[in-house]
Amino acid sequence: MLRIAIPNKGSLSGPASEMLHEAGYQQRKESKELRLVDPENEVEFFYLRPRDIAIYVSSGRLDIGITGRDLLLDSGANAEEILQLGFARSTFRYATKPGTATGVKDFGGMTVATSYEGIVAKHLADEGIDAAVVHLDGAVETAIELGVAQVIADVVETGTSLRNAGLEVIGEPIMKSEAVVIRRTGVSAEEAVDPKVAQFLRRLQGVLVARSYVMMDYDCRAEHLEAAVALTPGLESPTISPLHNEGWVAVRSMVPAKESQRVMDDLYELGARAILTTAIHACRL
Ligand SMILES: Nc1ncnc2c1ncn2[C@@H]1O[C@H](COP(=O)(O)OP(=O)(O)OP(=O)(O)O)[C@@H](O)[C@H]1O
Ligand SMILES: O=P(O)(O)OC[C@H]1O[C@H](OP(=O)(O)OP(=O)(O)O)[C@H](O)[C@@H]1O
Ligand SMILES: [Mg+2]
Repeated sequence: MLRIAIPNKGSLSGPASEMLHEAGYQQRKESKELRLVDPENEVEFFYLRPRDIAIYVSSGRLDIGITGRDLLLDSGANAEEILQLGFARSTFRYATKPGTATGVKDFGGMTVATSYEGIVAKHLADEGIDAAVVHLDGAVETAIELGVAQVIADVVETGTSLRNAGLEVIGEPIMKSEAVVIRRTGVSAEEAVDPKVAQFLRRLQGVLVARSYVMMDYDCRAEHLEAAVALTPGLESPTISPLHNEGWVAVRSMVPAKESQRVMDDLYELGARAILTTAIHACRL
């Protein structure tokens, strides 16, 4: 049975369970449940603190886990990303009160407050900056106002929390993060191709594709087919079927969801008609 670590709380928890549910796995009904066996799919889920997941996975007790790239790096655990999941996207950045510093180089002698000491200590060392780091559990934006630090380093998504605290970002993002599937580093060649893990990843990839593509169907005149297919090349190649009306064909192709309205406009301009899009619920590429 595959043993998988899943975030039990925070920004990663809901979207991770939703994605697993879409991939056909059972998920817990109550937020207090810490373990769930899904016998049909031969997996056991362990609901753990997001920050601890890389540590469990690196220990080898659990096969794989879902966590944030920033949490993985911060932990320093011997685990690596094997799939990017596209949710909980964020950047990790320094911020100060306006006028405190023009760049990271000015942080020497200052104190940086963060929940991600591992990432920050390494980044400051790499930049050759001698600054103190103080660990806080959360709500780090308030640390400057309350005099605990002159600089913070924290997760930034929309920037609202920084704005509300009257802070401005300094320098380039230290890193970009998103939810990822992780596995212990240094697995044997046999473990690396574990079919149970491969099947799990394929299912999640299926969800990612189903979320980002739509199925598009349309009719077009045979003489416009090449131009139409150039607009909708699909993943492999579109399906073309003859229509009862001579000189017309029906085309079926997968199209990136974000582009679907523009593609429909372009197809219409080309003379295509009966252009339909439908959602994809699941897929295996
Ligand atoms: N506002 C946000 N937008 C996107 N991702 C976020 C946001 N806040 C945290 N994350 C991501 O969530 C992960 C941290 O999860 P964690 O549960 O430790 O903290 P949290 O989501 O802030 O929850 P809490 O602070 O309530 O414990 C990291 O990968 C981080 O990048
Ligand atoms: O740029 P934004 O869209 O404002 O998002 C970033 C904020 O979200 C997270 O905070 P959370 O609400 O999890 O509280 P925490 O600081 O206690 O972790 C993170 O720590 C930032 O504070
Ligand atoms: Mg938080």
